[in-house]
Amino acid sequence: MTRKPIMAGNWKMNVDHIEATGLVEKLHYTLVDKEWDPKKSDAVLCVPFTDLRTVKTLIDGDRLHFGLGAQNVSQHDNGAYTGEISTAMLSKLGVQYVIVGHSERREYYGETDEIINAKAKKVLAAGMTPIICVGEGLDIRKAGEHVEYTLNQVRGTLADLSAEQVAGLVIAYEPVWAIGTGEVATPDDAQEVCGAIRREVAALYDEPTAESVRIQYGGSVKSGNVAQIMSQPDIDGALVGGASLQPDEFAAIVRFYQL
Ligand SMILES: O=C(CO)COP(=O)(O)O
Repeated sequence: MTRKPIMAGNWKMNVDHIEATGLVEKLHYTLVDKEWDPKKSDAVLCVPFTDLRTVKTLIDGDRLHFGLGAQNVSQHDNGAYTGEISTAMLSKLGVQYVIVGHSERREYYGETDEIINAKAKKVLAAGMTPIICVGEGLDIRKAGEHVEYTLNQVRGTLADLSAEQVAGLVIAYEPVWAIGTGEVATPDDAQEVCGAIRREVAALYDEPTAESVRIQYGGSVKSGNVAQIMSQPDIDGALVGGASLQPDEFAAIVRFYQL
């Protein structure tokens, strides 16, 4: 079983829709220049809601090989939820991936495993792929409880999903202490948890499901450390924050196999 690497850029709350055009075009031309082979890796752009339409138009118009992703979604279908965006709205725009449960959503907006599980179910029901984020904070890591803590999040966020659904989704392991800090987990640290996540999926479901689910590492991924991280057996991609805003950097990350 070979899992196709998936490199996702999480722009977070950066880049307006005008700036998005320039960023996507620069990224595209850099990748063309460097002879990126889209068969070798998936590149996904998880952009702010207000950029989705613009980026989709660029992807369709210029036949760019980028997947389109959102960074959050409501767990409700429609109705009186002021300020929220539904899965139906996203799928109608051609969105393929939705990040759910990013640690920033957990920390600043009170998202629990139950809420994230509900969001993941809605994303799947709408025919899109959730990128489910898990990962421990520094205190948990220092206490040596990072594996069990993260697996608990995996169990909570995957609750009631079928083997078939889990086989097709993406789990992103993002240790909170490595996000935006420049402090990247060592390849061995990242592998320890990503390997444990895959074994947990095998225990909850079966071996084929565990072999199929794609597991990303996220946290200060750059062109200079991506190759080492990707050399680990259970790491199938990266969820990239800061470096995804720099076309040269993100292009290099997408082409990690040539570095
Ligand atoms: O949170 C992240 C991606 O979702 C990681 O962010 P950085 O790559 O900026 O550390």
